[in-house]
Amino acid sequence: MPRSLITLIDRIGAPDAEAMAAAERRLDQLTKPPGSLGRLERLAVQIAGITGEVAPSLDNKAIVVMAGDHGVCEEGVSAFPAAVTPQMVLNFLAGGAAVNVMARQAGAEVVCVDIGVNAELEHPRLVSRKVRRGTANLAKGPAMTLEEAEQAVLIGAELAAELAARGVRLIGTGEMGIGNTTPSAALLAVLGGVSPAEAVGRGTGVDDAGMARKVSAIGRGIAVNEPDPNDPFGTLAKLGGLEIAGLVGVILGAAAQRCPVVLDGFISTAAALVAVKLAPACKPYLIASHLSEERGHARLLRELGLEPALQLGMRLGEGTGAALLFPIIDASGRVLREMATFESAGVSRE
Ligand SMILES: Cc1cc2ncn([C@H]3O[C@H](COP(=O)(O)O)[C@@H](O)[C@H]3O)c2cc1C
Ligand SMILES: O=C(O)c1cccnc1
Repeated sequence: MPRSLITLIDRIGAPDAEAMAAAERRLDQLTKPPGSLGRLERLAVQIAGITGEVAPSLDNKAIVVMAGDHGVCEEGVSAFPAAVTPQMVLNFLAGGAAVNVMARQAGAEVVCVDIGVNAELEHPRLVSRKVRRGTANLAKGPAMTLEEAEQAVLIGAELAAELAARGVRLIGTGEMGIGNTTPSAALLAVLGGVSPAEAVGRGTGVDDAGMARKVSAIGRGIAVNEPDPNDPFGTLAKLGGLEIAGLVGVILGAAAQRCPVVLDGFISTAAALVAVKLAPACKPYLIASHLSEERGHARLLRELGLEPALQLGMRLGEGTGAALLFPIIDASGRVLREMATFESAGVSRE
């Protein structure tokens, strides 16, 4: 692993056990049967541990949408043309994509990053951090060089630090990249020890022949690249994507800033698998928003030991599931801050 990543990972601290215990004590004094707010209570305790504050208000929120293209698209692995990636970036910047709608409802900003789109894009709100114009075809050789993968991870980590520096306290992961369910499945196959046939799903809606092309591309990619499951960084470079590497950086960088990270669907969770393999210490900072319909997602979450909060039959990505969980996370903080205690409300416990 590059030295720059070791430095980054070394900055990730352990959750604050005292703040967690204080949040638990407070929850048990509130006017409700103990534990009756279920997952909300566990979220509140987790966020106390992450931030070191018993009931922080996380008003300033962002969804980071990392965008990149994929050489593996030439294998016919997506139901849509690669041209959709830059077109959707413009849609994010115009505020018209699904993630924009959900982020507006949640009071979150959408930060759109060109980390590897195969087009020249310019826009005042676009964060332009292009490492290269799309990855190479992973079925034929490494998707990226080790240097490019390192650069992409560091871009994500720096962005998380920049967001934290301007007061953002909750970060959701999002992505756009036609073809990116294939590298995500490849990462699951190698790092999760799953066969390519079990790791792939329909993505944007490929038919059975498209699924077979995904399995074949991943199989050839593993044969030609010979990724080492014990080398998550090398595997990321060989089989990943620029936006996936960028999200690995966002996750590690947010954890280093004691900022909770809300994961979206299949692609975001594949990035989380790489991040946790690189730095097990980032795991307590992760919140799984939803269970995607994409087939490998349940397997990825199980591998990470994460329980998704929502199950809405969604399979879109972009950060939509993460944005939908934001209001629920807000509710968990409000419970701690605003609910009366048995004592203050004069409600008896026995
Ligand atoms: C219009 C449109 C908007 C999207 N927003 C997210 N994705 C999602 O679909 C892509 C992954 O699926 P596959 O691997 O099958 O290409 C990614 O861009 C993902 O973010 C979209 C896909 C399309 C077509
Ligand atoms: O779960 C996801 O993130 C997903 C699933 C299908 C297509 N794009 C994204």
